[in-house]
Amino acid sequence: MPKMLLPESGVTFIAVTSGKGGVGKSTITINLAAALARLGKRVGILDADIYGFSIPAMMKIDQKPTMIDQTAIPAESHGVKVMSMGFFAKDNQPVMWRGPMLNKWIRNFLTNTHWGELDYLLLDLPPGTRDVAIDVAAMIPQAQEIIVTTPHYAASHVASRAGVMAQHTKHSILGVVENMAYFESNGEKNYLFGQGGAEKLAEELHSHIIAQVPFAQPEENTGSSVYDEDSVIGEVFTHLAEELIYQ
Ligand SMILES: Nc1ncnc2c1ncn2[C@@H]1O[C@H](COP(=O)(O)OP(=O)(O)OP(=O)(O)O)[C@@H](O)[C@H]1O
Repeated sequence: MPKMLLPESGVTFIAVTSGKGGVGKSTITINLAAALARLGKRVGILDADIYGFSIPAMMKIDQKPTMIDQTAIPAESHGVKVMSMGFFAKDNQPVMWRGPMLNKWIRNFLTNTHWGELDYLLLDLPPGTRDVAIDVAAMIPQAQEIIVTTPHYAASHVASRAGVMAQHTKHSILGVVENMAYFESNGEKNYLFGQGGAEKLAEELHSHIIAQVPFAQPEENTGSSVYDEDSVIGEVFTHLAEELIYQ
């Protein structure tokens, strides 16, 4: 078993998942990771969205992990160590492998990466309840899950399947993050995707909403999806990180 999975490693595993693609799962993962790092925690991200890896591009990571023998030294951005299939796929080619091969890669990422001492490892899972999610559930039963949805009823309805899956695999659910909750303009909140879907989802899962993230453009034109610490979204994630640390 990878050493970091032993209880004495002290690593808290948080799997970020969603029912549907495109609801902001990766955005939530990287901004929560950056906020935890700003608060002094040692944080890693395992981009386990093997089919749709996007973390390196979203964090503007250009360098690849350094390999020393069979061990990878993860890339680093915003104080967060990152491993992703994106570093190893040629020319952004889609990853076509299935089943046992994927399992092997995830295990490799956990075992053969020099993560150093970590307080948190965030896992960006593929949307839905496919094989990777099942593998991760089996491999890391102590992982807690954050379920990301938009307020739209259809998104939260699909997300409930991911949530039920978490319950089924005995992963505990930390809570629901409602992304793209509203768009604020001139002090007025506009609910572009409606309201209530995330509450309904939280209720169904006997959980609660742990953050509501509005629509916002990243501050500068850097192409990075990590929001500034003092932006509205940056503050939402600082609060969430504090809650997770001091809960
Ligand atoms: N709160 C937000 N405000 C503005 N744009 C957002 C917000 N959240 C996410 N986005 C944008 O929406 C798009 C989808 O987000 P993201 O890639 O995080 O979703 P995802 O659920 O991880 O998608 P996938 O399943 O394809 O990996 C991205 O372009 C991202 O920058």
